[in-house]
Parts: sequence; structure tokens; C-alpha cells
Amino acid sequence: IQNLFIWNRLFLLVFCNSTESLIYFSLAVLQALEDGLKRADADPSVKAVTICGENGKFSAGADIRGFSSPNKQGLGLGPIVSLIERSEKPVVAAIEGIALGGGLEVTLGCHYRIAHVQARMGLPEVTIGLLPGAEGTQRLPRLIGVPAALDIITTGRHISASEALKLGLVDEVVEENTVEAAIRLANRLIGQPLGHRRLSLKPVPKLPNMEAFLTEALVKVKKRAQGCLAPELCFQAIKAATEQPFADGVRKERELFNILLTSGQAKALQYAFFAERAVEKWTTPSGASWKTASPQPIRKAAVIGLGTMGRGIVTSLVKAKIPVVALEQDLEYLNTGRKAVMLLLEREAMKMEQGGQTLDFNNPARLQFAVDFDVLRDVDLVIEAVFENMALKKEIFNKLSRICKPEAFLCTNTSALNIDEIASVTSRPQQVIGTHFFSPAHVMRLLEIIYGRHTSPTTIATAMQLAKVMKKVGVVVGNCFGFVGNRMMFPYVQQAVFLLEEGSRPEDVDQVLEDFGFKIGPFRMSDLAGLDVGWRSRKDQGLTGPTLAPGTSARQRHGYRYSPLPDLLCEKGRFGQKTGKGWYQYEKAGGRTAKPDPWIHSFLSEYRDTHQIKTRFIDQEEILERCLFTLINEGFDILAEGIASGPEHLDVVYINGYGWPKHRGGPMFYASTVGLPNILAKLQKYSEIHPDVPQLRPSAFLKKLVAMGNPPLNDWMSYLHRQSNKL
Ligand SMILES: CCCCCCCC/C=C\C=C\CC(=O)SCCNC(=O)CCNC(=O)[C@H](O)C(C)(C)COP(=O)(O)OP(=O)(O)OC[C@H]1O[C@@H](n2cnc3c(N)ncnc32)[C@H](O)[C@@H]1OP(=O)(O)O
Repeated sequence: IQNLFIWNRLFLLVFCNSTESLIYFSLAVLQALEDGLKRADADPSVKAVTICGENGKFSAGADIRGFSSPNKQGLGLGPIVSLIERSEKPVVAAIEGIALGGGLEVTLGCHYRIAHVQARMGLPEVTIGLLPGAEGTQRLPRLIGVPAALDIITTGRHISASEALKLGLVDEVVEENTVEAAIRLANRLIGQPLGHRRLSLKPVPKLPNMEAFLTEALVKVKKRAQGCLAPELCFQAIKAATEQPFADGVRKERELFNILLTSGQAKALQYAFFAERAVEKWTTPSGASWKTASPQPIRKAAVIGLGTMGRGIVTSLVKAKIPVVALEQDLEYLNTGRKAVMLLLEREAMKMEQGGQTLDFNNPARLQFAVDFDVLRDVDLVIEAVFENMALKKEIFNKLSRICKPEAFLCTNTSALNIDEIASVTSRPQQVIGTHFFSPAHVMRLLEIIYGRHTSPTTIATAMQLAKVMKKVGVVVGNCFGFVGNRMMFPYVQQAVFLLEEGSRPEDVDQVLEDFGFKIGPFRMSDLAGLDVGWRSRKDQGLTGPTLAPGTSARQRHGYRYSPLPDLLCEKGRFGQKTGKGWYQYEKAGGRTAKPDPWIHSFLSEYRDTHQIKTRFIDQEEILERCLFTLINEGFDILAEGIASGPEHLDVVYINGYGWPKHRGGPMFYASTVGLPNILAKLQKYSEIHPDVPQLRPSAFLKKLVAMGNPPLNDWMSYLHRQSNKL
């Protein structure tokens, strides 16, 4: 895995990997590095050492897969970094491409670091549930100070070479050949004293108010972590560096690393890392994939509708440097939309400037506003983002089909509507696809990409490529009501509302789910999104409103349990934050601070009296199980129907679009940790108590997996014999 060259008086250690494009460390690399260092040390003809990566890439750190193998990695690198540091011969790191995790820790042992101008560095261990366990938490604060080290280690963010230079993380940034520059430096250093370059011997730079700084920093770290253990333990390790000698700090780091390694959260986060990459390699039941389809170039795009979603989508396209035309129905809507888009872009430009980047959006070749459909004649792709109304969408698609050039792709931003029905009014259903963005669309990473019966593989590939260019996580899913995300959300929200009927309060339910790790509970979420959105959809479905047949039971639809509670709130004008009242009360219309509302409490109590429901105490376990297990149960149906090609897809959707806590790995991963037999037993129990709620009846696929002995998540799909072909 590793090549060692003796070149003149210089020993060059090169990280190599013949099979992978990225270089990551294994135990074999560890051994080879140690052997190489010892050889260089023992050979009197060697006067200096340079460490670099092969083909312009330093190292992506440890092979993450190794952390879940029985022969765990992580502990072995620290002593090697020390060995590098102790060397009496100058050791220079030549950082090209990326130096992440263990890769960067190796450079911290080196006496000097030179980086290529395009190199990126970071300690992303926290993002996979760990901490830099090769003495990185002790060396980095000694090199760049506590505030910068804390930021880099607790966020795991990557930094550019220029930022690294400013922070003092590297000694020099070069535009030329970095290895040659490192070799030149190493030669110059021969015979010079190295003591002052050994980070373990340096004190941590003092702050006048270290204690106060750390107290404040911990509050921030905990707030951001939302139940994830790694950021706080990273903090503890750095704090140890400020309080203890190097060797004791290293012992503390090791102790904390082991806690994380065995915590379960690390496993979940590492699963999430690979799930995201697995989802990028999309396939459909008919076998379409990147291998069979090539994306078409998008030189110019259009967005129809400048409401909340359209504004965010335009912003995302501009940021992705795709020229875009934004279209509205009339000048009044256009002007309002234009102002809102420009405001978003100005804010984005400011954020980008802080990171040394620019955003050009005042150029009409980049962004154009119009009310006339004729401007769409030359665009390669249109994203329709109007109101969630089938008749309106069909009218627009019919028009697009006539106006746009034949090869243009037509995307609909919908959260639930039938893609086939929308495609049916066009002359090119093979080029019609659903692109479900999440609000705010310029911030949220998820993009559900929904193929219809006639959608071509090229169209899917183009939409996936667009997601990538917009720096979003595209997840290819089949066409059904609510697709993956919202379809799984319906039973979850439904249970939350049923719990209110039975005795809970909105804040009780939200608290349990937020304690579980959701960014926001279902009622706070509903107030944020607006209760009127669901109300309109239920009216369209004939579940409430004027089309409801007279004499329909208040709490039943089609023979199943139904809760009219959200409809009743809407009838009272309680749409959530926008009206200042919803499941909570707010300081004003548009206010953001949710306060429990005594009005809701008495409203619920009257409601229960009216419908003769006996209020009962509902414990946290029941709230959690009924909400989460119905969501998971729907997930098993989705998998069985071939709507998604694996459990990772559902998990990536939930982590990136619905605020599911990443350290719990997504709902299907969570199900695998709870154990499918446990989930089945609980669903059976609740289903017996509530026989009129079909969402509590265990999915046939879940039952099958339990009957097959609760196989690991990776094997689930092999138990499906798919009959239907959705493409
Ligand atoms: C001298 C050394 C001795 C070492 C001994 C070993 C003992 C280890 C000791 C210390 C431990 C230190 C802790 C760590 O280092 S933890 C790992 C820290 N590194 C990371 O977290 C990096 C994760 N990777 C990324 O962020 C990205 O992949 C990136 C490197 C930025 C590249 O991004 P991009 O170009 O977009 O490519 P992909 O993300 O799609 O990745 C391409 C494929 O590579 C796989 N990959 C990437 N990194 C790793 C990794 N560290 N381990 C295993 N696999 C990795 C990724 O899954 C993709 O695979 P595939 O193509 O199959 O999907």
C-alpha cells in the first residue's frame, strides 16, 4: 500500500492505494508507515523525511469501514504521530488534495507542513461520531489556539489552504509542485534544531478568559449537537489540553474516543455516511442507473412560480451557476417575487464572501425575470413550483409541452401529487419528472426525485446530476401519494393528533420527539409549515369541507379513524405561526416563539367531552412508539412496493429533509437497532387496541423479515420478490 523512496539524502514516504481514488488508512498502512519511519531513522545516510500522498492526494484519513470491524482502528496512529514528531531528522508534510482526520493528524506530528493552494484540510471525525483520536485534540490547540481548534474539531468542517495558512495550521502555501517544495524545505532544514517544532512540547496558547470562554463554548456546542455525543466529547478532549500536560491529555483523549467508538451513535453516523453515497448510485426496478443513462447538460433553466419554494429554487440554481429565468403569472407577483429572490441572493452572497467566494447575480445573463412563457423556448429544463393544485399544474404542463423545445425536461415541484397525471397532459411524458424540494429550498439538502411510469432513465440521470450541481442530496423514488418522505410522515402526524384526542397536549408530544433528537416536534413543525396547507389537501381529497357527504361521522372516514382536530383549528383561523395561533400561541402573527396555549388545552378537553373520550395519561414510551413505529411501518410498505430501492434511501430522506437525528441513523436504521421483532410486537399491541387505524397494522414485509429471523438491514431487500415494475 505504501511506497518508500530514498531520494538523495531524503526519505520520501508516499501514501498509496492502488484500487481506490482516495487514499485512506488501514492497519497495513499504519504498519508500513511505522516501518518506513524506523528505517529512515536508522539509516545514517537519510538526513530528512518528506511525507506525501500519491497522485496529488494526501489522505482521507482512516478507512471508516474499519471502525465497525472487530479489529478496530484508531488507537494505533497516535504512537506513530509521536514517532514522527520525535524524529531527530526534519519531517515535512506535503499536503495536496485532502488531508482529513488521521491524515491531518499525521501532519501534526511533522515538523513543518506545506500545502498546495487547492488543498483542503479538516478533522471530520465528529461527523462520524468520533473524535480525532491520534492525539489531534492535544496537538491542534497547541498549534492554532483553543478557539480555532474547537471550531475545527467540533464542527468537522473542511478548511481551505488559505484559511489554514491564516490560522497557522500550515507553514506555507504553494501553487507549484508541493512535494518538490517540501523536499526543498526538508533539505534546507537538515541539521537545524527541531525542538520548538514539536507540538507536544509546546504549551496551549493562553486566553485571558479561558474559563469563561470554555463555559460559553460548551453551551454552544451542546446546543448545536442536539443529543449527539461526539461534539461534546471533542470539547472535553480539548478542554483537557488546556488543563493537563500533553501525556495526560492524550490519555483523556483515548478514554473519550473509546466511549464514542462503542456508543452506537458512531455506528449510526458511519452508516449515514455510506447511505448518502449509496443513494447517489441510483437504480430503478427496471435496472436503469448511471451505467445505463447519461445526464444531459443544463445550460439554462427556468422556474415557474416565485412563491416560497420557487424563490429558494431560483436561489439554488443561481448559486449553482446555472443561468435561470424566473417566471410569474403577472407583474405584481413578479415584482414581489423578484424582491424576495434578490434579498435571498444578497444574503447568500454575504455568506459566501465570508468564505472568500463571490456570487454573481446582477447579470441578466445569469438571472432574468419574466411574465411571458415565450422566454421558455430555449431553456433546457423547467421547474414548475406553483401552488399544490393538480388542475393548475396540468394547465401549466400542457402549455410547457407546447412552448418548450422538444428536448427540454419538465420538472414539477410537488410534495405528493401524481407525476403520471401531470405528465399525461404533455406530449413528452418521458421527460417529465417530480423534483420535490424542501423548504427553504436554498438551504435544505434533500431533493426527492420522483420518476413516473414513462420517465426515461436520461431524465432521472439529468435530475440527479442537477441535484449534485446544486449540492443537494438527490434520492430517486417511485410515484405514489406523498412519495417517500410525506407518505411516511402522514401516519406519524396522524398518531400525534390521535394522541391529543386521547389525552396528550401538543407540547407533551413535541417534547418527547425533540428529546429523541428531532429538530422540531410534529406540532411545532405543523405551526411552522402552516396548518392551512394540509387543510387544503384534505379538502381536495374530500376528507373535509363542503364536498363531505352530509351525515359523515366526525371521527371516521371510509370506515377508519379520522381526527377532525386540525380542520377545527383551521376553521377558527388558527393556521400556525403566520396567524400567531395554531397548536401553540405566538407573540404576534409571524412570531416564532411557541408558547403552550391554555386555549388549546380547554379546547381539547371540550372536544373529548363532546366525543365522550375519556382523557388518559399517556407516557413518553407510548408517544414515541406510536409516532415512530407507524412511520417505520409505512417505510416497510414503501420498500415492499418498490417505491425506494433500499432502506438507505428512506434514511437519507429523513435525515436530510425531515430533521431526523443523524446520530440515530435514520428511521429504518433505528428500526434495526430496536429490533424488528420488538417493533412488530408493539405494532400488534397498538393495533389490537386501535383496530380502526390501518397504519398500526404491521406491514407484511416487516412480518416476513421477523419470520426470517430479523436479518441485518443490508440483507432486507434480498427477501423481496418484486413483481411490479414501476418504470
Ligand atoms: C499513517 C496512517 C496510519 C493509519 C492507521 C489506521 C488507523 C487509523 C487511525 C486514526 C484514525 C483517524 C480517524 C479518521 O481518520 S476518521 C476518517 C476521517 N475522514 C473522513 O471522515 C473523510 C470522509 N470522506 C469524505 O468526507 C469524502 O469522501 C471526501 C474525502 C471529502 C471525498 O469526497 P468526494 O470526492 O465527494 O467523494 P465521495 O465522498 O463520494 O467518496 C468517494 C468514495 O470514497 C469513499 N470514502 C471516502 N472517504 C472514506 C473513508 N475515510 N473511509 C472509507 N471510505 C471512504 C466513499 O464512501 C466513496 O465510496 P464509493 O465510491 O464506494 O461510494
